[in-house]
Amino acid sequence: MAHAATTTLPIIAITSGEPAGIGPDIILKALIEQAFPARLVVLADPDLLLDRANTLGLKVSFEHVQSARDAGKHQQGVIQVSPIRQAKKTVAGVLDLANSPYVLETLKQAGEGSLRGEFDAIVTPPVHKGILCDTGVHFSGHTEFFQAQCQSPHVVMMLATEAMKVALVTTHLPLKDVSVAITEESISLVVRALNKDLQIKFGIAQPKILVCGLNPHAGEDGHLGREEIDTIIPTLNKLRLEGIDLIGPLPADTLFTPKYLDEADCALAMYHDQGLPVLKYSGFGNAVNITLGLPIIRTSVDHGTAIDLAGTGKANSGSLKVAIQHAINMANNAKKFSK
Ligand SMILES: NC(=O)C1=CN([C@@H]2O[C@H](COP(=O)(O)OP(=O)(O)OC[C@H]3O[C@@H](n4cnc5c(N)ncnc54)[C@H](O)[C@@H]3O)[C@@H](O)[C@H]2O)C=CC1
Ligand SMILES: NCC(=O)COP(=O)(O)O
Repeated sequence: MAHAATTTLPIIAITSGEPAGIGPDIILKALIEQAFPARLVVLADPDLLLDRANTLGLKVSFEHVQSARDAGKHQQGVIQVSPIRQAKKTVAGVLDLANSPYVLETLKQAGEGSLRGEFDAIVTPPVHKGILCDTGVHFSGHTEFFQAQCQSPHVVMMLATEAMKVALVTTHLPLKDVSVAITEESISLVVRALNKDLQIKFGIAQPKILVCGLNPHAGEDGHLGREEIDTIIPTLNKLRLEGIDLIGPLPADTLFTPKYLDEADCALAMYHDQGLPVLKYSGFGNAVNITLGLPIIRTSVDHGTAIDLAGTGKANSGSLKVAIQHAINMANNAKKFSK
């Protein structure tokens, strides 16, 4: 049972991620290496964590929590686990379709617990989207999973480092489908949600948002594509009338330079691989992925499952630490806001 003095600390659910990947490794490392001012509950198979700790030679102890409210303040090296069982014992580095339902169950329980108010935030280590899809479910990302679970009309994927924030108009979409997904409606929903959450969750009174064009040179006056002229520019002009501070559309290759970035709070890219490579080049391993527009708080790491590193001890837990700390900060801010 949590001590009375700790009950004001936020309760953060941490899912295990893909069990054959580095999720278990980075959870163990992060929770040994850093003391977090929160009650942390890991939704995972305790045997998976114990096996991985043994493989990595890490000293750690486990406490089972039946209810999130029973969790105490995190202590380094003590992992509080809400048990969810895998179908099969995991071999580090070897994906197994049989455990995909386990992965989905950890996400389902984390989301449901958050919607019920049992968790103040969710932090998700990486899942392997391919192995989840191989079970026949359509899984394109946590972002879309929690959007569906929360029945949120629109969400925004934003990755952030100390130096830069990059949000996306479209998320996990094949490149051939991006152009038709860039509409007045999609841009407007994303820009409004982004502007609002930069104000509420990040305390930026009047966010300044840089917007990328879709085409090379932002379309070169229509000679290299018309999406800017037909859709992006008129939509941004309407959004400006709502008082939102937007710059652009700018050619993406020059937008990501200090001249522009230094003057703005966030860059908005039209698609995944337009914005995220820049962000990852600037801070891979220390960035956080935040889903905006949900009624719950969800943060994640900036990397994938790194199957090649599972169980080797080489996985860096930096991004998970940043993701946990962001979740704690956002949960504390949300509590202040709701008073
Ligand atoms: N939040 C999530 O659930 C995410 C999941 N993924 C999934 O991860 C899987 C693998 O994706 P990849 O494109 O191969 O990216 P990846 O990030 O797993 O690996 C790219 C490279 O970075 C290295 N790396 C990744 N994380 C590291 C860490 N913490 N410490 C040290 N080195 C690290 C890997 O060893 C590899 O060389 C895919 O199925 C993808 O969908 C990818 C990104 C985010
Ligand atoms: N590249 C970031 C990414 O794919 C994260 O996706 P999600 O699982 O957080 O939706």
